[in-house]
Amino acid sequence: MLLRDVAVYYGGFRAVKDVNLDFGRREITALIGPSGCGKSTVLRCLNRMNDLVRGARVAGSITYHDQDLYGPKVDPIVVRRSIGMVFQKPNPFPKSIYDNIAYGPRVTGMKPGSMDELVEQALRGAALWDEVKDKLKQNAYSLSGGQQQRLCIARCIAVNPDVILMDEPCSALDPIATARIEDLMIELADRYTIIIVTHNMQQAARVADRTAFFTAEADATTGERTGLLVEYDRTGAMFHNPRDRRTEDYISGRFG
Ligand SMILES: Nc1ncnc2c1ncn2[C@@H]1O[C@H](COP(=O)(O)OP(=O)(O)OP(=O)(O)O)[C@@H](O)[C@H]1O
Repeated sequence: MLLRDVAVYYGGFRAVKDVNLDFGRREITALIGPSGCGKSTVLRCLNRMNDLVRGARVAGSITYHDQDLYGPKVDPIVVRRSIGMVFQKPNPFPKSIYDNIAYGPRVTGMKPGSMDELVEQALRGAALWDEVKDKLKQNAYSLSGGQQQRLCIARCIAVNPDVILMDEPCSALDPIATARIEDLMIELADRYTIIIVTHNMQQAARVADRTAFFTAEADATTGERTGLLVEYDRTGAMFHNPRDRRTEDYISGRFG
């Protein structure tokens, strides 16, 4: 997925500008930076989730499989199937564990050889099967927060996506549940492209192949704060040898 000179507006307010990124296939990319620099805004553009926000507008180009993601013939519902999203707070449906997974394949008209098998595969893929295999008919709300988040990941992979977007997926979880999700992300990157927004720099350092650092700067005349991409590199290089002073200040804790 390729972003060229992307800017995002909410009405007349430019939330983020100058975003040029080329996400690596089957890699994990972390978007980091201080609060309000536009990380979630950029993430939501990648599967046209911002279409659902009144007044939101994307300028520049986002190309996915050589196609303009915002082209007139592109159906955002189809986009969201191949570019899935996992949110900050686990948001399972108020249904059984089984039905949470089977829902997407059913509504999208997938014809799996066997739904039972598909459900098992998705739950195995999200490292949850062993914990839930004897209670598939139980309500998803009976699971712990970390299990619910893995269920949401299983629900996402059940419709066979290509890319998984994750918006601070561990921020509501304890360190043990966080570690499990991080391990899972690394496993999933064998099959999927993963883009994650995180506030946690250690998390970016642990899981991400590449990291994009954003910041927000105030316009000298209007005072309006707009996010921008400062630096994008392999995570090791970014953390050990940042090219931009603003990145260095942020990762060394001098700012943000
Ligand atoms: N729906 C919206 N309508 C109007 N402005 C918005 C909307 N969503 C975000 N913004 C604004 O866009 C800017 C970027 O917000 P965004 O949530 O993308 O930043 P972020 O880097 O993800 O922040 P955080 O780390 O706090 O989640 C902020 O100024 C925010 O107030």
